[in-house]
Amino acid sequence: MKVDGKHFRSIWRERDGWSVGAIDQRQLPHEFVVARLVSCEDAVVAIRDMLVRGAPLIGATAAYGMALAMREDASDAGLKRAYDTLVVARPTAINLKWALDEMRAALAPIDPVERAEAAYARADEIVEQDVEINRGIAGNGLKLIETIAAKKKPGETVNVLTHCNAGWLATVDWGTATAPIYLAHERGIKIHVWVDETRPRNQGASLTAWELGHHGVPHTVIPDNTGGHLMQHGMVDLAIVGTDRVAANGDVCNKIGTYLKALAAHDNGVPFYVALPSPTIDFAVDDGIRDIPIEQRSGTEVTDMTGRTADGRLETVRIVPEGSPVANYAFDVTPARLVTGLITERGVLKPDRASLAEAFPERVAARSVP
Ligand SMILES: CSC[C@H]1O[C@H](OP(=O)(O)O)[C@H](O)[C@@H]1O
Repeated sequence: MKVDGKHFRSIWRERDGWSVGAIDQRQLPHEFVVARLVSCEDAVVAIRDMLVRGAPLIGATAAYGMALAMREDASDAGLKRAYDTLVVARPTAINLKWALDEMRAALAPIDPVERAEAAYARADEIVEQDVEINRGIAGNGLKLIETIAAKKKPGETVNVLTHCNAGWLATVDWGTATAPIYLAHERGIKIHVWVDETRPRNQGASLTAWELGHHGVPHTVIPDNTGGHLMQHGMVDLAIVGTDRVAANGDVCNKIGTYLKALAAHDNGVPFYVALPSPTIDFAVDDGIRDIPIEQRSGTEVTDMTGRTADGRLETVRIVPEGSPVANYAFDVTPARLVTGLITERGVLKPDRASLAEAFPERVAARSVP
């Protein structure tokens, strides 16, 4: 999307034709830094250390990581090594494995001398497919926003709450949860976004607020615990969040705290939507709460905070007593019963197995391939 009028994507193949550019999201909102990935290991570190993050972007980065790996060693052993090191970079977003499976399917059958070129071509396709899918999510989600806007008095605003960052920074472009928001904004609908700061890494405060602000979308950053109060007082018309993995039964895995937002929405009759591209559906998982692996990250993400001092320096401070144990679960799973609908590129679906399978039969069939 736009950063002060200039169009950006979150990741791209550089003009040299082989290295990969990516916005270093660890530096936002304070500094806009572009990283250059030149090896498969760079891609592994970028995913693991969250230089790039967000399920679809993790997949895109892994796809280019595989292409970088094929430049290094296109043998069968090199292909296996690249797959095995990339696939464990982070455990929860299924898009990582989806993208690597797509790359392996394209590369394994062909002559190693052809693999590097074929890998970049397939990675480019995955990147462009993400953008097209998100445009589809935008159009399908827009209808929900338009329906709410039509019931408003002239000049009234549609208030959307979102959690974490499922914006263009979490994908290649447009985002998932934010895609309908950007499209509504561009169509002239008065829209405002309540942005959960999203402790402990503050993807909402640091990333969602940054991208909405630079695209000109009205928004307000709120502490994570505020959403329920706003819903009780009629200040939220709908919630739209992203997801890292949707189980076949419609359970939704997303950033920690999403489940609590869904409970508050259910209690207050606020529609709770989840936006996702079809690669985020994992038909191999029948029960999300039981089966989706929840990443636990370093406790320093909880004990420490980084910010800009009054004189412009970036500093990290500790906010938890030395010696206090810390738990840092990065995701939780919202049961399908709390989800109003799944906004996909093929429409807004009920969060259940039959609806997912009917909309994406090719992905159910893929599950049966070992
Ligand atoms: C469109 S996927 C966005 C999804 O990914 C985020 O997790 P992380 O920042 O740890 O990669 C969060 O769960 C977002 O909803």
